[in-house]
Amino acid sequence: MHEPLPKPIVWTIASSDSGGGAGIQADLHTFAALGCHGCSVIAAVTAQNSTEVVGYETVSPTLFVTQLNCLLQDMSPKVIKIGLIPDAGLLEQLAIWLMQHKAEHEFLLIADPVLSSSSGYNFISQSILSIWRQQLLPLLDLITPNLPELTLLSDMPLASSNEQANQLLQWGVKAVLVKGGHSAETDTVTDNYFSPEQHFSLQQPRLNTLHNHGTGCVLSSAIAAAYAFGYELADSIIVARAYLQQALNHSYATGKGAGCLQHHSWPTKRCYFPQLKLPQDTQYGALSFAGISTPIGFYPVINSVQWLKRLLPLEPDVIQLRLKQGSPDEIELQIAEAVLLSRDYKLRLFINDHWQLAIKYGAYGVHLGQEDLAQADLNAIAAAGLRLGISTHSYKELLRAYQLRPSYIALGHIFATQTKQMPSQPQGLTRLKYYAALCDDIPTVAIGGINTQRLEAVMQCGVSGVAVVSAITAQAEPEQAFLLLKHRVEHYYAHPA
Ligand SMILES: Cc1ncc(COP(=O)(O)OP(=O)(O)O)c(N)n1
Ligand SMILES: Cc1nc(C(=O)O)sc1CCOP(=O)(O)O
Repeated sequence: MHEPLPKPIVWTIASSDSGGGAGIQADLHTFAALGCHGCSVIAAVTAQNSTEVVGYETVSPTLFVTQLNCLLQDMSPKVIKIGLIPDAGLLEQLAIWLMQHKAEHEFLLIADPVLSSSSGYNFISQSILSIWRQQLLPLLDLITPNLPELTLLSDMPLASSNEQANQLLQWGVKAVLVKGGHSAETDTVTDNYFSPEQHFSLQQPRLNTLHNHGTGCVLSSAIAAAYAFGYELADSIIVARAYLQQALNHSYATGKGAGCLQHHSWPTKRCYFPQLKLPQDTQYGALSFAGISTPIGFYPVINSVQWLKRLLPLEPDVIQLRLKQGSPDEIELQIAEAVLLSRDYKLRLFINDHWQLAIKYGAYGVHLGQEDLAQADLNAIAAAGLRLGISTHSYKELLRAYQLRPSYIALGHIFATQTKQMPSQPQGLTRLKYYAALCDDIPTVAIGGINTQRLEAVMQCGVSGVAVVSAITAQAEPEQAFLLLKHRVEHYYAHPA
């Protein structure tokens, strides 16, 4: 018997919902559904059903801190989610406890500031609000208020939600996700993320269901769970938004009032994922890039025309020329020559980065990274009939690329690579599978650390192409390596496992 993989530990510090749809119960459901081990620190027990909160009682301060200390001794969390703490004394005690332990234990701290129930029960007082503002916000990595909670917390009733979120940032929270469920938008819901480094919005169709009890709890818990698996915060929010949409789509009645969400597992269907809106992408209208004639399959990436000349006799079908050295004149000469050669050999040649030269000489396509997208004229590439490939390394980059409808999307880096210094972590095969599933109508190419041993496992993740550099160019016998890889890829796609 093999040891099961350890589950990341996530805590919820919140209150019990006797109706089972929100609070601690919803948090633990969410952690479990997403593959984490959930621990709970209960602040209060509420008596509620699907129509009303009838009352609540808080636990004693001693029992509250005993829960925290006992868990910390043995089950240190990767992430803590804070929910309803309807008592100023407990909230202050929590702030002090977090201040004492956060630095040493390095957990991420997310709070869903439940200030009233969706059925209208009020849990706040002026002292609770002051503790949130002065003691908790400076400790938090993320807060996820809805619009009424944001107005209350910011104490700026007449300001815009952007200004209100900025006020929270000034009080010390590292990031704010403003949930748009209470906005006047009728067909969509838009959540807005603010941090000093970035702003983005996530938009989804509004699901008009009465059975939406516990949505805030589920969203923040899902963010915590995804983060515990090593996703960046922006990606954790995207996964959580998809998890929530999936759960809302299958929500069900429990009593006479608002019913509960149906917890599923990790979201993989594109229909549950939000539209990503980035300030820098607003200039693009509907883009339409030429498609890839036959699946990409085996995709060598090389760094000179010399390599191209060496590989051409082996009849490559697709190649990328990725020139990183040389003066502008040298680069132009190489691209001009490479495009001419590609025509002679009926090779589909992609040019990395140098999109103007790719257009000028009529290459088959262009490959761009995320940073290149800001400088490139995507309309010109599309108008010239060139194919476009875009690099991605996360859910956020993937959503961005997907919305531009390129000819293919590259998913990297899958394994550690010596070829390029990467700012991101290797994505691994599980993520590759998730990402490939989201791109069911755009071809995908995996890249990064792929070699003959890893090839089959990569293709099994559902990509339609495999890009390699060192598996050819760093081999003692590059031609043999090329032929073996090409044969294996062609064989796999002809007879998929
Ligand atoms: C197929 C494929 N995928 C990813 C990359 C990386 O492109 P980019 O992000 O533009 O980085 P550089 O190649 O410029 O370092 C690629 N070239 N090809
Ligand atoms: C050029 C490049 N781009 C990557 C990305 O993830 O965007 S990984 C990578 C290098 C791939 O080289 P090798 O096959 O030798 O690991």
